Amino acid sequence: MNNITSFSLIAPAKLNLFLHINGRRDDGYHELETLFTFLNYGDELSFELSDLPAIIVTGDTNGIATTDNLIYKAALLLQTQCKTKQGVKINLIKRLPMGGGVGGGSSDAASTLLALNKLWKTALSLDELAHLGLQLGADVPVFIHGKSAIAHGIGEQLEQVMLEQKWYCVVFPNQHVSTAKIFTHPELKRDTPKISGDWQQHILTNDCESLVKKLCPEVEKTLQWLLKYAPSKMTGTGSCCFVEFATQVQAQDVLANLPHTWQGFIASSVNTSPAHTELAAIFD
Ligand SMILES: C[C@](O)(CO)[C@H](O)COP(=O)(O)OP(=O)(O)OC[C@H]1O[C@@H](n2ccc(N)nc2=O)[C@H](O)[C@@H]1O
Ligand SMILES: Nc1ncnc2c1ncn2[C@@H]1O[C@H](COP(=O)(O)OP(=O)(O)OP(=O)(O)O)[C@@H](O)[C@H]1O
Repeated sequence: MNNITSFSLIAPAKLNLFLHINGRRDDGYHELETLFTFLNYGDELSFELSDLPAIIVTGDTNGIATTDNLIYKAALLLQTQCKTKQGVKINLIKRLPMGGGVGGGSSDAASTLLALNKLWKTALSLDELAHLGLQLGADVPVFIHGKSAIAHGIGEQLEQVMLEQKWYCVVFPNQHVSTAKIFTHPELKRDTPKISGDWQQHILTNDCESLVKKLCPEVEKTLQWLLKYAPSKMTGTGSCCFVEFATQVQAQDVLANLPHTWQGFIASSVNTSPAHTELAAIFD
């Protein structure tokens, strides 16, 4: 039995390498097919066990009220579900742009659930944690399972895939896109047929891209600028855009030339979420 009472854990970024919208359900959520990969870059969360029941979140909370923070919500959900009497102090170092389509909030929530399940010894399975996490966001389950995957349903039905490792330059055009605004917009493309057969034989796009480009010209400019280097794509509902390379040097070259009005980072993709790799190194 471990007696670890404090540790740090990454909350990695995800990219949607494609995102097809197949329809809209009666509850407003959309049926999707999307390919998730994880990046070895993200927020950093540190956890300190407390014998008092309070959940305290500090650090780069960027004006989000504690009770609205997905980190706090995730901790409270697990504490309530498992009736644990212990609490925790959580500090956040935020690196992922908010409303950027790289899943920062969902990843923070998932890393919190994974970490506290160890710290509080609540011993839920990954399926149980993913089920809990789905209440916090459609993207939380993929971060809990931590394997690159094609997601179906609203993003929670996961089919694991093995992808070649690539390098990415991800650009945030300093625009925050509201996921809810895109998904409720009348002009969103919602009629892409489901993929039949081998997904690699299909044209793979992001169905949110044309609407986001129209609503947010800076995203269009970013995609155009990146095209000088490689085919460019948007992740999730934006606003981050990315280009893919075989080598770090190529990705670094794009970052070095990035206009000062935008922000960016480079990272390599991984088939297993770095949160899982780090957690295994601490607890196994
Ligand atoms: C677009 C993606 O980023 C792709 O990875 C995700 O599906 C969004 O996941 P998320 O941010 O965790 O989404 P949630 O917090 O659950 O939902 C935000 C809003 O997006 C809409 N939403 C989300 C997922 C989905 N499959 N259909 C939707 O219509 C819902 O109207 C909801 O109000
Ligand atoms: N810890 C958190 N980190 C980021 N956002 C949070 C957090 N807690 C709550 N939020 C809220 O969630 C919203 C979405 O944040 P997030 O950074 O996950 O967007 P995103 O990258 O576009 O997500 P996705 O790709 O899953 O749609 C933010 O605008 C913010 O109001």
